[in-house]
Amino acid sequence: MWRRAASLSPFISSSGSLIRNHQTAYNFKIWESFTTEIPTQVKGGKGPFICFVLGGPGSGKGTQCAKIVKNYGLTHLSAGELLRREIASNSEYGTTILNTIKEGKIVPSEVTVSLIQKEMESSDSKKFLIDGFPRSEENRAAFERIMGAEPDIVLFFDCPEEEMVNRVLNRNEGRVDDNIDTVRKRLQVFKALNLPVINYYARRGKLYTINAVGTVDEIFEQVRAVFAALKLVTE
Ligand SMILES: Nc1ncnc2c1ncn2[C@@H]1O[C@H](COP(=O)(O)OP(=O)(O)OP(=O)(O)O)[C@@H](O)[C@H]1O
Ligand SMILES: O=c1ccn([C@@H]2O[C@H](COP(=O)(O)O)[C@@H](O)[C@H]2O)c(=O)[nH]1
Ligand SMILES: [Mg+2]
Repeated sequence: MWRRAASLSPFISSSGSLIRNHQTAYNFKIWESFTTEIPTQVKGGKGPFICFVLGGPGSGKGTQCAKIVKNYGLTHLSAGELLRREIASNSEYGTTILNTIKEGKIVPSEVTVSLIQKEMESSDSKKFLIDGFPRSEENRAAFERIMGAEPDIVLFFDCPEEEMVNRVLNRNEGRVDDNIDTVRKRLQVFKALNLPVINYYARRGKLYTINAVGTVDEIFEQVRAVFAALKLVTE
C-alpha cells in the first residue's frame, strides 16, 4: 500500500506548480490554492494511488511515463493505447473509436472509463499512472462517478504548440492521427476541453506543471523532483 512519508518539500510551490517562474505555454492560470494538505488517498485511504498524466499531443507524456514506470514501478495505463487496442481487436466500438481518433475528437467517456476500469480492476497494482486521460470535464466526472476515485496528483507536461507539432510529425509510429490536419484538430480539442481539466486540478492543489521543453532526461529530472518531494513510498 502507498503512503506519503512526509509533507511537501519547500521547493515545490504550494499551488502544486513545480516551476514557479516558468511561463506556461498556454499562459493558463496556476491557481494559488496554498494547500499543503496531503490528499486523502495518499494519507492512508484504501484506494490505489492514482497519477493522471496530461499534456497536449506530442508533449512527451508516453516518453516520460516509460521512465516513471522504470524508476518508480507504477502501472502505466495509456487511454490512447487502450483505445487503439480496442480498434485492433475489432471490438464493437472499433470503427467508432477509429473515426473519432482520426478526427482528433474524444471518444465517449463510458467507453474509455470502462477500458481503464477493466485494467485497474484486473491488476494487483496499487499505483497507477493514467496517461492522456481525462481529456474533458465530462471524462473527469465520468471517471469519478464510475470509479468512485480521484487522482492523488496530476502531472501536466506543458509544451509550446510548435514543438508538439514537430514531435508528432516526426514520431513515425504509423499512428492514423499523426498528420498535420489531425494534429491541428487535436490541439483545438486540447485547448477547449483539456485545459479546463488541468485548471480544475490546479485549483484543487493537485497539479504539478513540468516544463516539457528540453531533453528527455532534463524533463525527467523535474518529474523525479515531484516524486522525491512527495516521498511516495511503498509499504
Ligand atoms: N523531450 C523531448 N525532446 C524531443 N522529442 C521528444 C521528447 N520527448 C518525447 N519526444 C518524442 O516526441 C514524440 C512524441 O512523444 P510522446 O509519444 O511521448 O508524446 P505524447 O504526449 O504521449 O503524445 P500523444 O498525446 O500524441 O500520445 C515521440 O517521437 C518522442 O520520441
Ligand atoms: O481518454 C482519451 C484518450 C484518447 N482519446 C483519443 O485517442 C487519441 C490519441 O490519444 P493519445 O493519448 O494521444 O494517444 C486522442 O486524440 C483521442 O482521439 C480519447 O478520445 N480519450
Ligand atoms: Mg502518448
